[in-house]
Amino acid sequence: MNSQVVTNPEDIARLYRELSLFPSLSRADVGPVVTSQYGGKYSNIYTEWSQRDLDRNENVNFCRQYIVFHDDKSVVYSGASGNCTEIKGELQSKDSPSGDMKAVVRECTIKGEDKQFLEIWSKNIKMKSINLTALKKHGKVYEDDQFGCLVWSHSETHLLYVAERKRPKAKSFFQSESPELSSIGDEEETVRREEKETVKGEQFVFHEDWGEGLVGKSCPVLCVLDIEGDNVSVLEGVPDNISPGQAFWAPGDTGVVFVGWLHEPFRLGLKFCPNRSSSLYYVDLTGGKCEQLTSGTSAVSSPRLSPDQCRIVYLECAVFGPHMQCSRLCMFDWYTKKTSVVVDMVNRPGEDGFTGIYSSQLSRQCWSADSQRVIISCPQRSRKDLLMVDTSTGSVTSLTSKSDVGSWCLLNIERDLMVVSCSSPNCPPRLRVGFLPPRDSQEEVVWVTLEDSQILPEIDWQILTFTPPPEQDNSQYPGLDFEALLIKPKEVKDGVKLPLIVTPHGGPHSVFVADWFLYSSVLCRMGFAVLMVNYRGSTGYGQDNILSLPGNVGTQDVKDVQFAVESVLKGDEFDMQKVAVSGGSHGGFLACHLIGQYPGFYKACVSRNPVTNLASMIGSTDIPDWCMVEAGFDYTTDCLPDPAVWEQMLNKSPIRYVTQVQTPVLLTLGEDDKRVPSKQGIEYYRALQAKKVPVRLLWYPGNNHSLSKVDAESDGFMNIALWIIQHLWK
Ligand SMILES: CC(=O)N[C@@H](C)C(=O)N[C@@H](C)C(=O)O
Repeated sequence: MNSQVVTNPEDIARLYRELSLFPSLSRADVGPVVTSQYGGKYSNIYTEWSQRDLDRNENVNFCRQYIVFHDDKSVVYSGASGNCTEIKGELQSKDSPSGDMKAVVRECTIKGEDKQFLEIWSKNIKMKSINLTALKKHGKVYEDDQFGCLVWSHSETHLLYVAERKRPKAKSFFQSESPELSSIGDEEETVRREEKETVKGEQFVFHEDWGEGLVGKSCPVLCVLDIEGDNVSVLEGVPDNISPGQAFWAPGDTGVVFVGWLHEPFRLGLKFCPNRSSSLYYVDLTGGKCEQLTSGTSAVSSPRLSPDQCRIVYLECAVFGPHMQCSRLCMFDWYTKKTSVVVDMVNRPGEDGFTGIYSSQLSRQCWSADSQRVIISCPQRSRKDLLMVDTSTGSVTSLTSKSDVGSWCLLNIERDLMVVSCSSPNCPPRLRVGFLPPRDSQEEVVWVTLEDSQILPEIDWQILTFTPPPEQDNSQYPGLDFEALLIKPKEVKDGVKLPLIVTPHGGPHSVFVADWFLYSSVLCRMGFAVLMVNYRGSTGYGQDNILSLPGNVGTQDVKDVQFAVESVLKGDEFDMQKVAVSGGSHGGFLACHLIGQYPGFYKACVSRNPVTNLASMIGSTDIPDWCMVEAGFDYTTDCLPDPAVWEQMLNKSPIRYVTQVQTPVLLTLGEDDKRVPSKQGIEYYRALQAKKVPVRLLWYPGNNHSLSKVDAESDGFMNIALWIIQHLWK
C-alpha cells in the first residue's frame, strides 16, 4: 500500500528542529498608563517566552516588550518596541505597582558556589543587590507556581517572598573542628556562630519534601525584605503544622494572606493534585497573630485580591478523591469576613454549555477594573476558553467559545486590558490583547494581535464526539459522552491510507484541549494521523464525568479509547494495519492495557513512565492516595496495606494482562520520577523480556516524571518516531 510517511531520520530530525522553534508564552505584565506628549495614552506590555534550544540543550527564556496605545476601551495602535532579549539567572522578577521599580531574585555561581541575590532596580540603576545566601536568614527562594511568589507591598517599601526554612548545618560526631576555619579573621565571629549552631548526628536525617516537581521543597517560610532598612525577616506566627505559599499583602499592608497546606501526618505530592487539605490564612505583621480565613475542610488555591481591596476570590475543591475535580469559585469578603460560593461545581453541564471550572490556578491578575468580574481560562470540553464570571450574580459568559481558535490562556488583565496567548493544533502560540467590554454590555472583545504566528497549512484538526455503546454506559453515571482530537495531514495522496497514532492523556483527570502540541504536529507533518482521546473521567465535562472513572480504571477508560479508535477506523481514511498507541503516566497505563486487552491490534506501543502495577506503586509514589482512589477505594492517611485492596489494585493494572501482549513496546523512563517511580516501567520491561516480546527501554538520568529536559524530549521523540515506523512497516 502507498505511504506518504517521512521515514528518514535526518528528515524527521529536520522537521522536529523546525517545529520546535516556536516559543510559548509564560508571562505578560501590563505597565502603568502613560500619557504621551501628544495626549495619547499608552501602556507597555512586558512578555516572557520560552523556547527549546536544541544546540545548547536547554530551554531559553527571553523577553519582548510591546507598546499599546489605547483610549481605556479599545486598542488604537500597537507594536513591538525593540527586539527579544534572553533572560539569564532570573528566578523571579516583578515591577512595583507604580512601575517605578523592579525586583529580581537572581541566582548566580560565584567561585563555584551558587548564590541568590535580591535586586532592586530603579530606572537604569541597580539600587540594591542583597546577598540572600550570605544573610543566612533562610534557605533557597521558591520560584515554583505552587508556593512561590514575589510581591511588592502596596506602599512599595517591602517585598514578600517564600523560601525554604533555614536548616542548621549538620555534622558527624567524629568531625574535628577545622583549625583554618577559626582563623578567618573578619569572618571569625560568623564562623563561631555557625559552629555553635551546627548540630551533630543530624546529617542523615530524612527531610520529606512535597514530591514530584517540588523536590527539596520541604518547609517553606514567608520572608519579607524591608527595602529601606536592607533587612530580611522570616514571618512569625504561621502554625507549625502547615506550609505557607501563594502569599500576598493584605489591604493596607497590615499583614499577609496566604494558602497553608496541612503537612501532617506527612506530605503528599502536590503537582496535579490540588485536592490537598489547605486553607486561607492571614498573619498579622506586628504581633504575628495568625487567623484561619476559610473552613479548613477543603482544598483551596490561587487567592486573588480585587483592585478595590475588598474581596478575595479563590478556587476550592474537595480533599482527596479524584486528583483534579470541578472547582468552586469562592469569595472572601475582607470586611464582613464572610465566604460565599460564586460559581458552584457543575455535575452535569446544562443548556448554557458551561461545564464547570477546571483550573488549578487563576492567572496572576484576574479581576476586572470595577472589581465585579473575574476572568478565568479554563477547559470546556476539548477547548480552553476565557470565561467571564460576574461575582455578584455568579453568571458565567464565555468570551471565546465562538472563535475557531482551540485554546485561549489569560496571561494578565490590568485596568480591563487582557493579555492572552492563543493557539490551536495547527497554530503555535500568538500574543493578543483586547479590552474587556463594560459590564452588562453585549459587545464582543476586539482582539488585536501583538505577535502573530503562522498557521501550518499542512495540519488539519477536528474534535470528534463519541457516545459509548449501551453495554459500556456507566450505570451510576449514565448518559455520559466523551471526545477526541483528531490531528491529521491536510493533503493525502490518492490511494494512501493514513497510519494512526492513538494517544490517551495521563492523569487520568486531565484533558487534551485543542492547543499547540509539538509531538503531534511533527508526527502529523511526517504523515501520521494522531487521535488524542479524552475518555470519560477527563476534566472539562462536568464532575459526574470525572467521578465515573475511579474504580473503573483499566476497563471504562480502556474501552472508551478502543471505541474511539474503532469508530475512527470505520471511515476509510486510515490503515487498520498501521495503528500505534502512545501515552505517558496514566496514558502509559492505558497504552499497556490496550496492548494487553486487544492483543495484536496495535502494531507498536510507546509508554512514558507508565503506571503498570497500582499495588506495587502505592508504597513508592508521592501520591499513594491516587492508587487507592483510582482503584475505587477511599483513602485515609492512616490506612494500612490490605490484601483485598491490593488484589483489586493488581487486577486493575496492565501487568495483569502482560502475558497476552504481542505488540513491541518502547519504554521511556525518568530516573528521578517521584510520581510513577521508574521501577513501574522496569517491572513491565522484565515481564515482556520473559515473554520474549520485543521491548526497548530508554533511561533518562536527571529527568523526572515529565521527561521534559530538552535532550530527553528530543531524543524521546526521535526514538518514538523510529520505533513506530520500524514496527508499523515490518
Ligand atoms: C495525578 C498524576 O500525576 N497522575 C499520574 C499517574 C499521571 O497520569 N500524570 C499525568 C498528568 C502526566 O501526564 O504526567
